[in-house]
Amino acid sequence: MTPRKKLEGLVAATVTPMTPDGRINLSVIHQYVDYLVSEQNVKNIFVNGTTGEGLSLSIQERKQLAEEWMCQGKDKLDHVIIHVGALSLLESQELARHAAAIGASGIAVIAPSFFKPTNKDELLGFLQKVASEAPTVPFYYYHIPAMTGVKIRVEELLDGIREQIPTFQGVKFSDTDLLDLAQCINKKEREQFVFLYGVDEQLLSALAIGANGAVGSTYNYLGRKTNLMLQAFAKPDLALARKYQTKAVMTSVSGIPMGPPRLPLVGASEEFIAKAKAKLESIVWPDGD
Ligand SMILES: CC(=O)N[C@@H]([C@@H](O)[C@H](O)[C@H](O)CO)[C@@H](O)CC(=O)C(=O)O
Repeated sequence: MTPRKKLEGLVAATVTPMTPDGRINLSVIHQYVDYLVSEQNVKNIFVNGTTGEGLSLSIQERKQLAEEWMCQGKDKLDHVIIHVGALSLLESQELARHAAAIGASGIAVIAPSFFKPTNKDELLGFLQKVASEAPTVPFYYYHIPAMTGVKIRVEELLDGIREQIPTFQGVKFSDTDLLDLAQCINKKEREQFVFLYGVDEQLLSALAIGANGAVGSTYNYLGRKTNLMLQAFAKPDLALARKYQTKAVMTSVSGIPMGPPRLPLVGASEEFIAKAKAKLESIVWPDGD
C-alpha cells in the first residue's frame, strides 16, 4: 500500500476480532473494513495497538492480522499503520521487517514497559534499532505513558530524532499532557512531523494546539460524528465542534461480532452494555441524527 495522501484526519485503532473461544477471527475483517469506510468514513487504521490488544497476541497472530488487514484494505484504505512494539527488541524487529514486507504504510512502536528505558537515549536506542529494520517505512513513536509507565517527554525525544531515525514521521500522542504536545508542535520540525492525538475525549483541545489528526478506539463507531467535528473545527465553527466532542460516548454499534477480549482484559457486563446503548440512543446529535 503506497499512500498518496499525507496521514491526517481520523485513524481507527482497530479492535482485534476474536472467536467466542478466544482465537483471532480473521473472517470478519473484510466486513470490518467495509464498515469503517462506508459507515464511518474512516479510511486509515492502526492495527495491533492498545485497542487491538497487540501486546496480548502472539507474534504469529500479529503477523496474520497485519496480513489480513493489508489484504482486505487494499484499494479501500488510505493508510494501514501496524504497531510493531514488543517487550523483546528482537520480536519488535521481526514484526517491523514483516510489516515492511507486506507493504504497510507505516509502523509504530510503543516504549518497552517491563524493563523500561529510563532516559531519552535509551528509548531512542530501542526505537532506532526497530526502525532500521524497515528502512523505507514511515516510523511513528507511540507515546502512551499511562499504559507503559514511560514518561519521557516527547518534546525531549524529538531533538535530533531524524539523525538517528531517518524514517521518523511523527508521534501517536496518547497522553493528556497538552503542554508537551504544544511544545512538540512548536518545534521547528512542525512542518514535517505528524502529530496524531490519542485521547479521544479531548481531541478538540489537541486540534486547537495543532494536532494533524487522531488515532483512537472511538473512531471505529463514532468516526462519522467525529469527522463532522473536524469539519466544524476547520470552518471554524468552534461552538458546533464542542457539541460533537462532548457527545463522544463510547459503545459498539457496528453489529460485527468482535468476540471477547483476551485475558487479562474481561468483557463488559450485559448491564454496562445495555446502559451504554441506551445512553448513545438518547443522544440528539448536532446533525439531528
Ligand atoms: C488507553 C487507550 O486505549 N487509549 C485509546 C483511546 O482511543 C481511548 O480508548 C479513548 O480515548 C477512550 O477513552 C487510544 O489512544 C489507543 C489507541 O489508539 C490504540 O489502540 O493503540
